[in-house]
Amino acid sequence: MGGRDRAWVTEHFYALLRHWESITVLAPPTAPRRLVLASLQRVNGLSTRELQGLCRGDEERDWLAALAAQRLPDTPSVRAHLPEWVVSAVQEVLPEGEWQALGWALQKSAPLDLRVNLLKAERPAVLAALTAAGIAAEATPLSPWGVRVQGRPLLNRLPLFTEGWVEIQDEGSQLLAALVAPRRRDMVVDFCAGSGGKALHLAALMHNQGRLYAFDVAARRLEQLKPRLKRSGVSNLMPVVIARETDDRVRRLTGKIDRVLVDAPCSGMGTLRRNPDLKLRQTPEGLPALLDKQRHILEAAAQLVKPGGRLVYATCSLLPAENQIQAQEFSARHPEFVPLAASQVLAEQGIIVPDLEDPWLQLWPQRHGTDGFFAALWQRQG
Ligand SMILES: C[S@@+](CC[C@H](N)C(=O)[O-])C[C@H]1O[C@@H](n2cnc3c(N)ncnc32)[C@H](O)[C@@H]1O
Repeated sequence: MGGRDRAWVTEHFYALLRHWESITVLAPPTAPRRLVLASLQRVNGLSTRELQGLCRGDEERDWLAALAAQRLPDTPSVRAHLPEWVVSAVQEVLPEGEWQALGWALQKSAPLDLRVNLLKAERPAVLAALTAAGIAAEATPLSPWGVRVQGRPLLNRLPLFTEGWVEIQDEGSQLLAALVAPRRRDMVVDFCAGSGGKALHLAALMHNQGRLYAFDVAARRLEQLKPRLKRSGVSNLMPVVIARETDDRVRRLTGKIDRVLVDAPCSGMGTLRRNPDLKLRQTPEGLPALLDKQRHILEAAAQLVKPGGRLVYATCSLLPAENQIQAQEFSARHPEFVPLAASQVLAEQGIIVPDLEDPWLQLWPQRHGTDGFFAALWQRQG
């Protein structure tokens, strides 16, 4: 297949995943041909006549013809295009009925957001360079470092990108570094740095001074950080592969760190706009093991924070078990960590996020137009 055909298949396959809860009412998951036919008819609006040629045999043709008239059950899961267990979980934290707007917002594809790398450029210069390249873009409404690009232009050959003026990063994710708010000479740990999206941002906010350790158990992910590091001009960041959260390389820093970010491994339910397959990969049965892992990582990371220092726990999940409950349980175990109000920390930097419920930062696609994110922050007392 050529690029255009591949793009067509990807788009339609994603559409099927996004509407999985309704399409699997019409065709069983064990019948992939029928799933695709049902999706092309119900989601993409192809007529029965257009699809007849794709049918194999009379039985399939008859089934498809009958499908057009079949009504879907009016369940929350079908209405929101979310698994039943996810709808139940978000209902615990959303006002009456908002789960449906959430489901619809998660159906849309995410906008293409860039973060301006302040080590190399300012936002007006980036906007001007994009305009000069014929690409429509505007400043993001919440993040002071964000640029929202219209459409899906190929950016990775533009000097703007190769010279490290920008990184691709969702606006919501950009706000997490503002919660960490590292100062120039701080010692900072990004405990779950992955390929470094947030670590690069922290380094820029530190003006390349102080020291930033980027930990992760996945060497492959930290490896992906290297070309980004090179482009960005960041020189205060040290990637460190750790074997586990209690690794000696972690323990050596006990009580020495000013700012610790835990961008925890999570269900990723806030990123369904980009990864609709997560609806199928994540199950309620898999959740307890994930919660355990988050708890252990948070405990180990908290040990590093020095008195007066700050701890930030973040996920890209929407499930209260991974978010509010995890944070409340940590506060109960650790009275020496005092919760800080995210809205206040953001306001001090001129960032106003509407509809926050203190003390958390909870970003919702239907309210904020970002991926779903959660963050809690604490200051360690002496
Ligand atoms: C949500 S991702 C981090 C994304 C990254 N911060 C970014 O902005 O691109 C979570 C990361 O946690 C890492 N991880 C999983 N278990 C870990 C552990 N025990 N200690 C440290 N990192 C861990 C995973 O490898 C993964 O890269």
